Amino acid sequence: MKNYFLSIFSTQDLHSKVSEIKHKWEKFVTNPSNYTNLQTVVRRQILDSWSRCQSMGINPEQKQARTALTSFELEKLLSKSDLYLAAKPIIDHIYDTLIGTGYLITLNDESGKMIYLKGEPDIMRKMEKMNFSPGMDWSEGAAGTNAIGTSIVSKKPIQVFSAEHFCEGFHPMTCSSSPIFHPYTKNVIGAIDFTGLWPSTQPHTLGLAVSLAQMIEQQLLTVYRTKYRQLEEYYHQCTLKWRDHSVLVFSNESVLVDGDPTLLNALNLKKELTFDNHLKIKELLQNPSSFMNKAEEFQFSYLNPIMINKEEMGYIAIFKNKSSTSSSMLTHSKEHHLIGESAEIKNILHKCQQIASINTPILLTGETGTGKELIARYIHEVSSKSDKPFITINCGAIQKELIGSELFGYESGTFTGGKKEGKKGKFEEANGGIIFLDEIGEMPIDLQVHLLRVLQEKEFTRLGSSKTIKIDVKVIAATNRNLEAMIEEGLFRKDLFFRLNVISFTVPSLWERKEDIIPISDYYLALFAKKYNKPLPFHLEEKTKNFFLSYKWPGNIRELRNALEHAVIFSSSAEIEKSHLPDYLASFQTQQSLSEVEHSSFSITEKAEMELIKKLLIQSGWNISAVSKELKIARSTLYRKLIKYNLKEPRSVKVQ
Ligand SMILES: Nc1ncnc2c1ncn2[C@@H]1O[C@H](COP(=O)(O)OP(=O)(O)OP(=O)(O)O)[C@@H](O)[C@H]1O
Repeated sequence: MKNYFLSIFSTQDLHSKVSEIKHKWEKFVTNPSNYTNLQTVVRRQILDSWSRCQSMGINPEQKQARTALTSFELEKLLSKSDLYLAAKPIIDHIYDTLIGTGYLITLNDESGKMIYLKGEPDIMRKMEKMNFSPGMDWSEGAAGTNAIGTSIVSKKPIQVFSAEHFCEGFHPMTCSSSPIFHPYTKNVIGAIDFTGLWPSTQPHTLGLAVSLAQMIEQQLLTVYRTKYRQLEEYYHQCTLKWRDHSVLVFSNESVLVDGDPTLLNALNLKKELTFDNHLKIKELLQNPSSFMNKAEEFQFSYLNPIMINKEEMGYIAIFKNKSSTSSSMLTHSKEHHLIGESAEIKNILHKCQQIASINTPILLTGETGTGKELIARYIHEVSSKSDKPFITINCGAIQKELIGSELFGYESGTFTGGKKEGKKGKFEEANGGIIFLDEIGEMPIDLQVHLLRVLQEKEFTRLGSSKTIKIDVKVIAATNRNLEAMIEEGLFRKDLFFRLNVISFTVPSLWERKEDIIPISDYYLALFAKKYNKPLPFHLEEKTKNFFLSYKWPGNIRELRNALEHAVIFSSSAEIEKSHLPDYLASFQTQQSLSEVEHSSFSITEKAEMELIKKLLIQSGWNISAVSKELKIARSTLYRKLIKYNLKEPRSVKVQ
C-alpha cells in the first residue's frame, strides 16, 4: 500500500532525489498546464497544492515568509491561547530527545501563523534567512506549499521535501507537519511541525509529528473539560438569575456549551459539542443581530463575555421570549397585575401613589423576584407620565464598548455597520417619561460615571454629534445588592448612590408578607390555566397551602410563579398537590420557624394584640408616637410590647 503522506522513504541518495524533484517543479512553474503530465510522477497532495498556489498568484521565486504578527500581538495571542498552553510543555519535553538531529519544532495556529519555535540556536540561525521564526505566516496562501500550511488546508499530515515547496526560497528545507484537531469540534485548530535542512531528512519524523499532535489533543481535552464544566455551572446560575429569559453559553473558541432547549431549536442548534454548531456560533459572534433574527419568537437582548477568575472563558447570549408572560408584561404591564393583600405591599403602593408624579429619583431595593420592576411599572401607571415611555436598562448587561451608543445613541454615519439614520439612545427614548435602571448594583464601577454624568447634567449629546439634547426623565433604579456595603468595598460610586437614593423603598421578601402567598398563587393558577388551555378551577390542596406558608421562597414571587406554572402543566386534577411542584420543592421538608414556635405560646388575646400593633406600625411607617397615641398607651409600654412580640422594623420603607 502506498503512503502518500511521505516524500522520502529512505535517506539514501538524497541528492539525486532533490534534483529529480527540482526538475518536476521547474516543469510546473514554467508551464502549469503540465499538471496532467506530472500527475504520475508528483504526489497528488503536492501537485494539488502547487495548483492552488499558482491560482492564488503566489510567486515561485519568493524567498522568505511574511510577518503576520508583531511581537506584541504574538504575546497577546499566547496569553490566551489554550493550544499554546497545552502544547508548550509537551514540545519542551520532547525537545531534549531531538538535540543533535538538526530539527526545529514549531507550533502554529489554525491560520498557519507560527506561534512557538523550539530548537538549537545554530539551526535557527540557518533558517533565519527564510524568516522561519514565530509571528511569521506559514499558511499556504502566504508561503506556498509547505508542510505547515498544506497540512492545515488538507487536514492531513504531510512531509514536504526540498523543491516540493512551491517557493524557491524554501527549497533548502524539509518539513513534516500534522494538523491538530479540536477534541470536541474536530475542527483544525493548529499544526505541529518538524523542520530542518533537507540533508537531515528522516522518513520517521512525520510519524513523530502525528503522535505529538495526538498528545496535544489529549491534553487539550483535559483543559476543555475543565473549562466547559465551569461554563456549564455558569449557565445554570444564569438560568436561575435570568428566569424570564433564554440563555445560550458558548466557549471563547465558539463551542456551544449549553442553552435553553426551545431557543436552540429555534436557532437550529444542537446541544452537542459539534463542528456544525461551531460554524453557526462563529457566525453568531461575527454578526450577532443577523444570526439572532433567525429565531423569530425570541428577541436578542445582548452578548457579553464571560469572565471566570478574571479570565475570559466564553460568551453569554441573552434573549427575551417575545411570547412569554414576562416579556409581555414588559410591554403590556396592564395585563399583569400586581397582587398584594398584605399591609406591607399596600403601604408601599400607597407611598408610590404619593410620590409617582414628583420628579425625584426613586431607589427600589429588595431581594430578587420581589417585584421591584412591577412596582416601578406601577409608579409609571399611576404617575402623570403614564402616557409617556417607560424604558428599561439592565445596567449589568451593557457592554463596555457599547455603553455610549446604548445610553446616548449615535448620529448617522458615526459607525460602519451602524444604522444609516442614526439611533436614539435609551435616555432619548425615555425623554418625558420614566427610565428604569434595573440591576444598578451590577453595573461595573468604570461604567457608572456615564450614568452619573447624565443624571447630574440632565443633558447629553449623541455620539458623532455636537448638538446637546436636554432630558426630562424620572429615574427609578432597582437592586438586590447592598449598595452601601458595595460603596465600602469600592464597587459602587458614592456620588451615584446619593444621586439615586433620594426616595428609597425596600420591597419586603415574600416570607415577610405571607398574606400575599395565597392570593398571588390563586392569580397565577388562573393565569396559567388559561395559558395552557386547561380550563380546570385550579386551587391549592390544604397541605400545599401549609407548605407554601412555611417555605422561605428565596426566589420570592418569581420562584412561586415558576412553581405554579410547573404545577399547572403537570397536574391533571384541579387540586394542586405538593407532588405537582418542581422536584426540589416536592421533596423539600420544612421546619416550623423559631418565631412560629415562640408565637404559639401566646394566648388568643395576645396574638390579636400583636397583629393589631403590627398592622398599625406598618400603616404608620413605624411611627412609634402615632401608634402609641392610637392605642392610647405610653411609648415605653409600646416598646416593651415590641420586645415581647419580637416585632422589629423590617428593612423598611424609607423616604428621605
Ligand atoms: N405582587 C405581585 N403580584 C403578581 N406577580 C408579581 C408580583 N410581584 C412580582 N411578580 C412577578 O414576579 C416576577 C418577578 O418580578 P420582578 O421582575 O418585578 O422582580 P424584581 O424584584 O425586579 O427581580 P430582580 O431583582 O431579580 O430583577 C415577575 O414575573 C412578576 O410579574
